[in-house]
Amino acid sequence: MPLKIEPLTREAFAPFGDVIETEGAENFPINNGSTIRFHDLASVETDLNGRVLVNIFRATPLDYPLTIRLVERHPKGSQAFVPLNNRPYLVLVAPKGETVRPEDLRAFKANGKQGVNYHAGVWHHPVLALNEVSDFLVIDRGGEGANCDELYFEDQDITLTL
Ligand SMILES: NC(=O)N[C@@H](O)C(=O)O
Ligand code: NI
Repeated sequence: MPLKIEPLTREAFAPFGDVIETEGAENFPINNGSTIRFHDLASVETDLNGRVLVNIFRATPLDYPLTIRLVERHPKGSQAFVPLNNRPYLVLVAPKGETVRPEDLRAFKANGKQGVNYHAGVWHHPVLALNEVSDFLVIDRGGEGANCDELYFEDQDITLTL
């Protein structure tokens, strides 16, 4: 089953989390007018036993057409990816829940100026860089306890084609 790749927009991504971009964001001048603050772009979530981590992921592109074998979720916290090289990348998500059907999957192409923030429990494929090794600032939850559930698609022909 080939997945349709949609352009990433705040509205289309709303069931899965936040799009971190200046386009359409609330903003106001600060620092005596020398800076514009694009305000409150994403909801960073963590449980009481966790803390927020700031990381950099250096992602190597996978080979396409890509067969999708799994999605994962982080039940204890959100996870945000912000591209640092201004390069496009892919995002594959499915709604919260205990199961994921292939028809539940949504694929998006993010431009290099858009980050995403998966809300806690939202299923997603591990980061999908395109074309070149790409760095992402990643904000997620650290702390005690397992925080990465994986769900495998057995014998399902789910593919991402560029
Ligand atoms: N495992 C890990 O930290 N990375 C994944 O969560 C991911 O979404 O890429
Ligand atoms: Ni993740």
